[in-house]
Amino acid sequence: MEIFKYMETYDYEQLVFCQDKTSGLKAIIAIHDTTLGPALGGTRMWNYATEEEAIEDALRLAKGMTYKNAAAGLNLGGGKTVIIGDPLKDKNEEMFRAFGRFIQGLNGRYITAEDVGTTVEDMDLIHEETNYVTGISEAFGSSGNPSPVTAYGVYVGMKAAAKEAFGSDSLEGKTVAVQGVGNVAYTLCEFLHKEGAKLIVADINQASVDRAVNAFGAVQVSVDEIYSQDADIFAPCALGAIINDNTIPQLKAKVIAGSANNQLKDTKHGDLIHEMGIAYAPDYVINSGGVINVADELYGYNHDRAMKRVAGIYDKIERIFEISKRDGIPTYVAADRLAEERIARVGKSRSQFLQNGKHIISGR
Ligand SMILES: NC(=O)c1ccc[n+]([C@@H]2O[C@H](COP(=O)([O-])OP(=O)(O)OC[C@H]3O[C@@H](n4cnc5c(N)ncnc54)[C@H](O)[C@@H]3O)[C@@H](O)[C@H]2O)c1
Ligand SMILES: CC(C)C[C@H](N)C(=O)O
Repeated sequence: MEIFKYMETYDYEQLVFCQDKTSGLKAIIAIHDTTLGPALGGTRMWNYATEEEAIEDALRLAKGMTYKNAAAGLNLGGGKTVIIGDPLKDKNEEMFRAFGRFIQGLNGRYITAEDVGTTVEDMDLIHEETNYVTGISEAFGSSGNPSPVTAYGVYVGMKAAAKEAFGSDSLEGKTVAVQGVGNVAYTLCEFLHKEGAKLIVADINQASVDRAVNAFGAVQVSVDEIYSQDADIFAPCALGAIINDNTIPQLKAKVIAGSANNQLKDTKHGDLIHEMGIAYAPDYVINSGGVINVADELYGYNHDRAMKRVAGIYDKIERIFEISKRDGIPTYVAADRLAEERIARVGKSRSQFLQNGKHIISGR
């Protein structure tokens, strides 16, 4: 991968490599765009096969956060971190504290939170070294674990997508195939079960599957079989790039609505599912509940205020379907337009000079 060429193509600002021998920390912080404000995005810990794969993931996820934060109406830019390692084996206190010091070194350009493989406890360790972290323990006045709030956002967004596809937003009696039943998807299943939906689940971790089977009477299928299920809705809630050349021909669901980031392997896959008439709720819009919730901490966390905003994901998904139909474009393009237009508008208004902090000539 030619890193600078890639960064230039998608206009990334910064890529930071963090190494700490004592703790084994190998982290990559990607900052995509800070037009709207500091880059906020979670930290993913994953056992990447190669360094290149890790860099690519950090970059793709950071860009996704720029669009997610912009479309959510937040005054935040986009960034993301990946830590290379097995979250079940390789974590230690020093690792997250060392990482916290690297974040502190960025002086507020990047603010972190949870993502796949990291927890509130990890964020608390980062918080020992820096204030530029959200989703820490509620005892600190923080919003805590973002996953249940993300799940609520996905649930209301799924209802809006169901309304588009089936004419009603009721999920009672609908069959939902859920890929990955981790932190977000477990709570999502809880909402769906309560409304009377039937659940089919798959996960590489058998304990996660068992939990959903026992709690919600979900039916287990293998990870390869999840795409081809006779389901009304496919909910990708694991990792990215799962809507691709191999999986699209298997899909029977009329709706795709799930929490995973970067669901489309490529934009052509978004075009393809649009042509097939599948109602796709763009990933970074439907899964923005978590970031909306943690971002509220920047104003002094208020749960009711945050949840009201998260409930607005329903209207946003409806609006995206409206734009998609009006302009004859796939929903992922409609979402990108919303985000890009906001970044352009706010960026332009910011071009009016305003003196902040020290006067420009005060250092003389
Ligand atoms: N946690 C949040 O608040 C939040 C917010 C926005 C987006 N997301 C995104 O939602 C997704 C899930 O996040 P999470 O926090 O629930 O993570 P998680 O690690 O708790 O859950 C992911 C689950 O997917 C499973 N999995 C991994 N590969 C799989 C595969 N090939 N097939 C089936 N299952 C597989 C894992 O075993 C795990 O149970 C991620 O893409 C994440 O980036 C999370
Ligand atoms: C809670 C957020 C800051 C990060 C979350 N993992 C996301 O992708 O949106």
